[in-house]
Amino acid sequence: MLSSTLSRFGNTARRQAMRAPSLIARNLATMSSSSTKDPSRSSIGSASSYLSNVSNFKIIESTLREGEQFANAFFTTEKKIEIAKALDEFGVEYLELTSPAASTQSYNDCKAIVGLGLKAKILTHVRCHMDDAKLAVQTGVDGLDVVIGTSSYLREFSHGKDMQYIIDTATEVINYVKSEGLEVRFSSEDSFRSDIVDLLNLYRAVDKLGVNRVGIADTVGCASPDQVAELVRTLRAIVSCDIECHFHNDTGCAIANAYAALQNGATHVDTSVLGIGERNGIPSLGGFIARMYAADKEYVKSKYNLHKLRDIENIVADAVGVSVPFNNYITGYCAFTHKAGIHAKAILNNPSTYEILRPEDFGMTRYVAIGHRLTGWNAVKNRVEQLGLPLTDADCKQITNKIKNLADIRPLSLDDVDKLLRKYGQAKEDNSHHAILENIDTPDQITEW
Ligand SMILES: CC(=O)SCCNC(=O)CCNC(=O)[C@H](O)C(C)(C)COP(=O)(O)OP(=O)(O)OC[C@H]1O[C@@H](n2cnc3c(N)ncnc32)[C@H](O)[C@@H]1OP(=O)(O)O
Ligand SMILES: O=C(O)CCC(=O)C(=O)O
Ligand SMILES: [Zn+2]
Repeated sequence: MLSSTLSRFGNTARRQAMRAPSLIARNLATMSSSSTKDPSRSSIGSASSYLSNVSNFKIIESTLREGEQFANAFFTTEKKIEIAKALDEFGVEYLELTSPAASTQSYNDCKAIVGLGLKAKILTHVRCHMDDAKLAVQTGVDGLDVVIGTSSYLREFSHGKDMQYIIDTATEVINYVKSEGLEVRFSSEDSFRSDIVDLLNLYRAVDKLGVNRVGIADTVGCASPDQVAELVRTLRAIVSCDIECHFHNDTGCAIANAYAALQNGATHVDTSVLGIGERNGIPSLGGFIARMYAADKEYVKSKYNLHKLRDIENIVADAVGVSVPFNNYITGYCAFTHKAGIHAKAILNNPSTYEILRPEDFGMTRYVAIGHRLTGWNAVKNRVEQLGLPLTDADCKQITNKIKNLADIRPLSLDDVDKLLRKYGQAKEDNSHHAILENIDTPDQITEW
């Protein structure tokens, strides 16, 4: 299908794009001969491919642009500055800000954030229009992320312009931004519902103008990782500039799509804290970091101050009036809680058995829950050891059975489990420990001790 599409585009493009799969084939050969000595790494797909940038990417953090499009978002200037500083400390390479054309305050906020002198480059996101571009340049930002819709939906129902108009205006805007010495990215909104020939023609034209990046945007969240892989691989063969990607999460693929894009030659990924954005948002910074850590832990640890993640999420959650989700990547309250007995035993022997992320690397701690009916004697024994009680394995097994019976009524708090263990330990001194277990029928009895 790609081949027939590209034949409409031209011979050079077809030859370039068709070269990409052979590069992948070559890498498959490399992969199969590479060793997978590190047991913490996945045994498939861990070798780097020729096109892959999973160990060489940049984050364009868009909480202060896409995130401001989240239904609940209202950021004061002070809050924007706090978020910008926190993200800068975390180490993101770029901050993307709302267009200064949006409102007077948006314009002033751009200038205020530029004035902070952060390490991260400051971008603002503008329509493909000279008025917006001129206003943006006045704010002193490092670069402009220029966008215009290319799908027939947006050409007909949003801006109403045809492809020739888009190319002409893009040329004017890009030449202007470059003449001001700023970085410029050109992106096609709704790329995955755009005509592939139109799209590639447009990207090739703006690449020739010398843009720093072209952008692919899955504006409605319709793309799957294989579609992303195909488009990015094709684009990689057509343009020489960097490739940024922006994925919405309407159908749950945003992070996987970002990963597929990097594997196939994209260089920059858009994120927002907690994934906030238009509708249900884009890849969350934390989720994207989790994915990339699993792919190349040392690279991610060397670039980003991972211990800052939780603070940043709390700042943003608080600012937009939401809670950090219980199952949030890395910082969700149960992200490092192990419950089932089988898991608990193995985790206590070696955390890598059931953890791909090391909680310590993110300033988080592991927790093994024991006061429930799925517990096992190894987990209980571990707690006994933590409390320094001189109990045997047989004791631990008996207590575990009691905990299970009680937890069939309701789960026990750790406090109650500890009370039970201590009381049993004391009773062992005068050999009355069996009676302790026999005399308890409900968790409430322990709570009342
Ligand atoms: C997919 C995305 O998230 S893209 C980024 C979205 N970001 C924003 O919209 C930023 C916040 N937006 C705003 O503050 C306002 O929409 C503004 C200031 C940009 C424009 O406001 P208004 O002039 O009142 O226009 P309105 O919002 O009703 O419509 C959008 C206008 O931009 C035009 N337009 C839409 N997309 C583009 C584009 N990418 N490039 C150029 N023009 C565009 C539309 O045709 C329409 O023009 P019209 O006034 O001739 O009808
Ligand atoms: O500028 C871009 O690449 C993305 C714009 C956007 O937010 C989107 O298309 O969803
Ligand atoms: Zn978006």
